Amino acid sequence: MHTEQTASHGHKTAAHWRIGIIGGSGIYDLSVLDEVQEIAVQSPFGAPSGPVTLGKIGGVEFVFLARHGAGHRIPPEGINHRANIDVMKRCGVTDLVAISAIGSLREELAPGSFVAVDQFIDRTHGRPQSFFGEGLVAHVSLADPVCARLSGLLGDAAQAAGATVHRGGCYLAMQGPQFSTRAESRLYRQWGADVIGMTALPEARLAREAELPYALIGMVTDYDAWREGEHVDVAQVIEVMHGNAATARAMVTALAGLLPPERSASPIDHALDGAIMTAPAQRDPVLVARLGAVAGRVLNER
Ligand SMILES: CSC[C@H]1O[C@H](OP(=O)(O)O)[C@H](O)[C@@H]1O
Ligand SMILES: Nc1ncnc2[nH]cnc12
Repeated sequence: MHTEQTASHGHKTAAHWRIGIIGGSGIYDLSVLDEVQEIAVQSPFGAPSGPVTLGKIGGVEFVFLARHGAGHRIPPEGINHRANIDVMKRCGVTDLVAISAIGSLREELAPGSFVAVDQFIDRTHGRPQSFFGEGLVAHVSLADPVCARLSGLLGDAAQAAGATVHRGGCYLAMQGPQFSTRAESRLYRQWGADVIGMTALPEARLAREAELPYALIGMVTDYDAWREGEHVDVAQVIEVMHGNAATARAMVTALAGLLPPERSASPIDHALDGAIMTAPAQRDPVLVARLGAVAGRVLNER
């Protein structure tokens, strides 16, 4: 079923989970969902990557979106992360799981293994980084960009699905779409990055602004370019990706079973408390209206 919907708010009220899943390369649907409904949700930030799929696993509600669109039509620099995150909020998502293909910058992070990423270095450019801007200025903390609770559960779920899971790791977000030069790849290792990809930023930044606890599980597909005589090869990436896709879906099923029956509040649910600098009288009403789903909790309070 495919319907048009202009969903409204997305403020968290009840103590139940509604898990958003952003699927990356190789994860274009979530066949493990029951009671599936596909809806096109409009966003004031433009077109999201595609319609979202609503569904359930064992009573837990999920909202799925393919980051690169159906058939992988959107390149990393073309993804409208603001619209994607805004749409997740409009669908009432409480917590956001991102799944990505990643290159490894460490010998011990072998292709086929999963990494529960907990830090980021940003080398992207020209991508809208914030929902806020002139007329409504806000600064949220990004010191710990990943929700430890959600990441821990996701790591447990990946392990239950049979994956080799590495807990913690720094993701270098490169611009792409070309893969790194050897010099870049070796530099990123010196910087302390563990894995590399092209999409998790600004996604993680925007999730924080939208008060969505965010966790990223990366599926290692290759060793990037730092090893002498080796380079990234899309054919290899696709082959490993296909091997990982079933495990990723099983991870989502396992996650549904591991979530505590009641969702207790997360500090990230209040990430915008005290973050807005612009005096109420100076706020741009157009921007305030656009931010209804993302920041309505703090913008509408008296
Ligand atoms: C297919 S390799 C490059 C491509 O895969 C990753 O995408 P995603 O994070 O959405 O899984 C990487 O960031 C690149 O966009
Ligand atoms: N080596 C790599 N660099 C950037 N993105 C990737 N996605 C998968 N492998 C990658």
